[in-house]
Amino acid sequence: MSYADRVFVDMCEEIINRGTGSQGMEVRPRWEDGTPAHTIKRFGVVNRYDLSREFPAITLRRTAIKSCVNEMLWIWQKKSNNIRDLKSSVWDEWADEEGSIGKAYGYQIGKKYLHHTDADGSPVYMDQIDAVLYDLRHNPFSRRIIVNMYNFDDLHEMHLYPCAYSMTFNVTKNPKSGRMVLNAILNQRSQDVLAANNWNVCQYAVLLHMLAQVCHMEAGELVHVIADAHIYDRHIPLVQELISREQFPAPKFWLNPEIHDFYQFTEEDIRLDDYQYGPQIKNIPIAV
Ligand SMILES: Nc1nc(=O)c2c([nH]1)NC[C@@H]1CN(c3ccc(C(=O)N[C@@H](CCC(=O)O)C(=O)O)cc3)CN21
Ligand SMILES: O=c1ccn([C@H]2C[C@H](O)[C@@H](COP(=O)(O)O)O2)c(=O)[nH]1
Repeated sequence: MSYADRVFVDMCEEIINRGTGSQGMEVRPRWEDGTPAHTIKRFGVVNRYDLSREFPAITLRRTAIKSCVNEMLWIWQKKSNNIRDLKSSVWDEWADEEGSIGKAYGYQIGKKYLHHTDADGSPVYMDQIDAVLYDLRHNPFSRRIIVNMYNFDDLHEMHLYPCAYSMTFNVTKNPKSGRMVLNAILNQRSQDVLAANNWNVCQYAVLLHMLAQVCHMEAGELVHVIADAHIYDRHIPLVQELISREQFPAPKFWLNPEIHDFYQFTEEDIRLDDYQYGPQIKNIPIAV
């Protein structure tokens, strides 16, 4: 059975059985009909996935792997904040007439900063992902390999504050093979468990696999730290039915081994083989 299913079911049971509700409190998100979208939540959920063992896709229902990888590459590789560069329509509600979601996600990844000064004294400017690639190759045992999209200076110009907002990369050495292992912590301040938990987990698992491959490392652990892990009121019956379903073994993960440049990956370079899953829940309502 897929390990990710077990983690997902345990987390949902924990939220439903031991979580606290927002009823009676002022909340920001709304359902399409204007009613407040209340939640039940657990604070401080930590889930660990060992990518060297299996790919963390749930099998209870299908995670739209190509769409979620396309969104991840939109942020991390295209560094775009415009939905015209995105294939799915998941961000449509948060975009303006020009298609922009404001200074969020991709905009922050693409912003350059002074990374270091060359031997001849000239300044080297890089954006956050190029700095990760540089540090993983030049100084893999650094404890300073971090990407952070939660930029306070620009928050007021983001249409939605970043939810999955930082990645901390950390390299260990595999004592058996002697190879370098790339691990990461994904920090998330807010998680819509039904709509986006496995969507986010699969995105960042793929990102870790891609970075490991182009830096000649093995993919290790992805640790997902979620501050506010919530289930929206209208999702509760859907989640209850979902977690009662049959579980299947995890799919096999394939990443095109020919790609050695992070900027060359597309969603066609990843595949989940033998992915067995339960029926899709159609038209999950999304709180805006
Ligand atoms: N309330 C809320 N939940 C979210 O998950 C969320 C937001 N808002 N705002 C911004 C983004 C948009 N995200 C989304 C929005 C919709 C889906 C969604 O509808 N997923 C479908 C599959 C979509 C597809 O096949 O492309 C699903 O069945 O999970 C996923 C992520 C994640 N984020
Ligand atoms: O990648 C994402 C993006 C968004 N979400 C969810 C988490 C919340 O339900 C909403 C954002 O509302 P806030 O009031 O700003 O927390 O979007 C997600 O789970 N994953």
